[in-house]
Amino acid sequence: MTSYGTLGVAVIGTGRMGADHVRRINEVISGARVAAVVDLDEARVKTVADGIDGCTPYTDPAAAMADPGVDAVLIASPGPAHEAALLGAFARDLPVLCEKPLTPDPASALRVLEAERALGHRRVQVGFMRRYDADYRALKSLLDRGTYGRPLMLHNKHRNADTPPGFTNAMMIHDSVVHEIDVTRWLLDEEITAVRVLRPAPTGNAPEGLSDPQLILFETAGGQVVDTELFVNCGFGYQVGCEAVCEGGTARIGDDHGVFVNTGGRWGGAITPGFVERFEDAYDRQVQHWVDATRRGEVEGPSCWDGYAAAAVCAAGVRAQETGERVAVELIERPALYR
Ligand SMILES: NC(=O)c1ccc[n+]([C@@H]2O[C@H](COP(=O)([O-])OP(=O)(O)OC[C@H]3O[C@@H](n4cnc5c(N)ncnc54)[C@H](O)[C@@H]3O)[C@@H](O)[C@H]2O)c1
Ligand SMILES: O[C@H]1[C@H](O)[C@@H](O)[C@H](O)[C@@H](O)[C@H]1O
Repeated sequence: MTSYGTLGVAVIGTGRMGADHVRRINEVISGARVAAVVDLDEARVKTVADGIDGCTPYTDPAAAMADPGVDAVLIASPGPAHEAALLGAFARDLPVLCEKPLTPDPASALRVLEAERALGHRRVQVGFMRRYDADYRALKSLLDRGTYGRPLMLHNKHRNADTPPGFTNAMMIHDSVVHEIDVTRWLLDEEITAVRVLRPAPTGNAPEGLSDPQLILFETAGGQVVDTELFVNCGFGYQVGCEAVCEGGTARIGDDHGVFVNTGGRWGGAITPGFVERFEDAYDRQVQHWVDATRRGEVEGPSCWDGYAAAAVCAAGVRAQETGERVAVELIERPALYR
């Protein structure tokens, strides 16, 4: 594989995440520059490109990937557009950082995985950014070292202040729980084998039709049980946490950061408003890690296998939501490229 000097990146999709990644590449991390930006919204993409030296705006991802200044692609369009962008990048053998989800369903994720296998080498890092968060890394290192013995259970919480318009029950799995699916597989180094979903009476703050909160249960191949409280209209801020219960003790991350005060007979601190603030360092480290590995001609981090496995668990999760039953996860055998 090629190694690179300053990496020329095409950012596909310049909405909330894409525009933030453009800023990150230009102002925060080193070793890369934004050579092209792409969005179906012509006015938006021109505004984003304006003021960035040597950055060309495009409305067609294929045209951007053919730009001679482009060495690598960061995909931040909505999930359903990822497959076409990934296959376009593979056609030019370009390295990719793809925002989660790899694709929204197992069939399309498998097509992407097979297309990468046909190249004979990994090209994709999937944007499961919690693997780059300092707290999650500390917890992972405790579990890997066996500091508290064998992990038996994880208790996750995932709370958002509110949901954007059009957020559905299925998106609660695909968009939100997908992060717990990835951290569960990563922290425990086990595949998830079955999913159940319990739906308590919803909060009055949820939009009509949204079953919020939900309690999601995973079983793993190693016999562990993992629960996730997902509450996406909690109203008070952004909270993500995980407690690992092991044979010899427990370890918990995700109690809010920042200044914690005791005053006037009360104690407390601020609650993080959203994922951009909570995971800012993780997004920075994720993109820096991708740029550094790519410049060395390597591909690391969450793979197409991780993206496919997450999509398979999401599909089981949506089915479990609909039926109220325990749904087994179906996976193909793990190909050698991803072992
Ligand atoms: N890792 C995280 O914590 C995190 C957080 C939020 C979103 N995301 C992911 O990032 C991606 C983008 O989410 P967002 O919140 O920025 O969405 P967004 O709606 O704010 O932005 C998406 C942009 O993509 C453009 N677009 C749509 N189809 C396109 C196509 N075919 N080619 C090029 N551009 C296209 C839209 O015009 C829009 O400007 C999604 O995959 C989402 O799941 C990840
Ligand atoms: O797309 C967002 C994003 O992935 C956040 O990290 C998550 O907390 C939200 O629930 C989800 O809607």
